[in-house]
Amino acid sequence: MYRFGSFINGEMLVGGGRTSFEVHNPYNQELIGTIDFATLEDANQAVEVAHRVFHDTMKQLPAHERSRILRKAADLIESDSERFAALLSQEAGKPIRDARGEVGRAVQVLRFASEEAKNIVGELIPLDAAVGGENRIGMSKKYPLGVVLAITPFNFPLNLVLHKLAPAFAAGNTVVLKPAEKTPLSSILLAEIFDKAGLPKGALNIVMGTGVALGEPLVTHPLVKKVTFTGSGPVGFKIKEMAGNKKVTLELGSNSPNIIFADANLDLAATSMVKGGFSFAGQACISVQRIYVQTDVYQSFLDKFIPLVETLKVGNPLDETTDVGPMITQDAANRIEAWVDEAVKQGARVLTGGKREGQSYLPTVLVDVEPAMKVVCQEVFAPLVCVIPFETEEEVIAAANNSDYGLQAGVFTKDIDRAFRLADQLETGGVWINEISTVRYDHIPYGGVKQSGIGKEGVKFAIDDMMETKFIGIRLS
Ligand SMILES: NC(=O)c1ccc[n+]([C@@H]2O[C@H](COP(=O)([O-])OP(=O)(O)OC[C@H]3O[C@@H](n4cnc5c(N)ncnc54)[C@H](O)[C@@H]3O)[C@@H](O)[C@H]2O)c1
Ligand SMILES: O=C[C@H](O)CS(=O)(=O)O
Repeated sequence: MYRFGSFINGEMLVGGGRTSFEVHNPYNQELIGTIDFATLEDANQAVEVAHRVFHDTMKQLPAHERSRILRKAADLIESDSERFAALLSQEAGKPIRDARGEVGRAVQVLRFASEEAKNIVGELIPLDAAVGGENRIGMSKKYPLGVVLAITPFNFPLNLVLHKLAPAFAAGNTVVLKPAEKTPLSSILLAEIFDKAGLPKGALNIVMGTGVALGEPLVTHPLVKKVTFTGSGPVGFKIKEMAGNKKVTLELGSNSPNIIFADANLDLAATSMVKGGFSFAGQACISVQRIYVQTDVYQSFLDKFIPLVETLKVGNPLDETTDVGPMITQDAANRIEAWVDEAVKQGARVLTGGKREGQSYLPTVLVDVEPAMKVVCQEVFAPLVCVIPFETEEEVIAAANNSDYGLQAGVFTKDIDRAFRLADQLETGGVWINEISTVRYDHIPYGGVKQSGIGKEGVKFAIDDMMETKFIGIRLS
């Protein structure tokens, strides 16, 4: 059992009349930790410390030292990876094999950031390209911003936190992190890791609490220079409104389309869709949600897909053989149950699943759905996919783009010309060919369009968004 609090200027703030919050394992409700929430004074102190440490220490730290700290943090997590995986599995209800995958990715994110820290380059600008610019030298140079506020979701409590911390430190910024209150414990382990890796005290400050209580004071704090948020759309756009003229990155949700043409490798498509639709109970922003299948192969696809879905084992996330764990909360399980019931009343058919087992929802496949049903047009964020037939390329592009969201898409076809036509026309931040929307490597440019977000992550791209470019010019005599 853990008892923790906010982590500010290298100190853990526990007790002192602070409100406590219990963290339970979503599978069996076992109590796994207690977190003391930050007060408003704690939150302000976190920003002030981060501001001071930025000016006194962090912005002076040479690139090779920032790189060394990040590399060391990667090594430390790697050597303690089983402890991280077990904690992720317990606090998020993530199947242990997926939790190990998340830890492995987190190590890579730190290693990418370690390399990028040494490769932050400006440009020489040919000033004589402008009339009158002769006899001058121009260059651009990048500078860290100062205090970065990172607000993160419950579903990847280690890797998505590191997608903010690692680029911020690579760039020479300091951070105030407000992790999801449902999964705060892995952030505390991270604080230990960065401390051991030699990150200056006060460069990472973690503020525990709800977004409702702490969101506004943190986001509007005048010393915060950038807000980087991953989470749901309504919260993200509210943060953007509150942030005024601060820089903002928003990584939000989606209802990812995946398109299977008649010429596709159907076995590959079916096995990939199972992984992409049901891993971590569909609680990923790029989870496969809408599967469009060309009519000629619609039935053959279902004949391959449904038996594979039915082999998935729902159960205890700590069990090595579990494929699908629980939903994060009872409310989340109730919500998806209500959406499926509503879709069925409106004419949808359940081919498999459609039932609750405690806080788990069985892997579910719906057909005969309509574009206006919640299970199609909203983000399900649950182990549920809709399989939808289509006839022509034009029709499926229009259907896939008929969404408020646009994060990633998948297209399965052997026709390279068509693959590029789709890549050009799908309104998403990323398109995979012969791969599902759910795949993300941590160095790719990643981030959505429309209601799926603003800006890009992926270590190098996040670093860029966490720096200011300054022009420096010299007039030669
Ligand atoms: N695009 C991506 O990279 C990505 C990655 C993971 C999750 N997500 C999205 O996140 C959502 C699921 O995560 P969640 O349920 O934790 O999201 P959420 O929006 O409920 O919470 C995310 C974070 O925002 C905080 N928050 C809540 N209200 C706030 C407010 N008013 N001001 C400031 N902060 C506030 C929460 O405490 C939490 O730390 C899904 O929509 C999913 O698609 C997106
Ligand atoms: O939930 C959405 C995440 O961005 C998925 S991943 O952790 O980046 O793969």
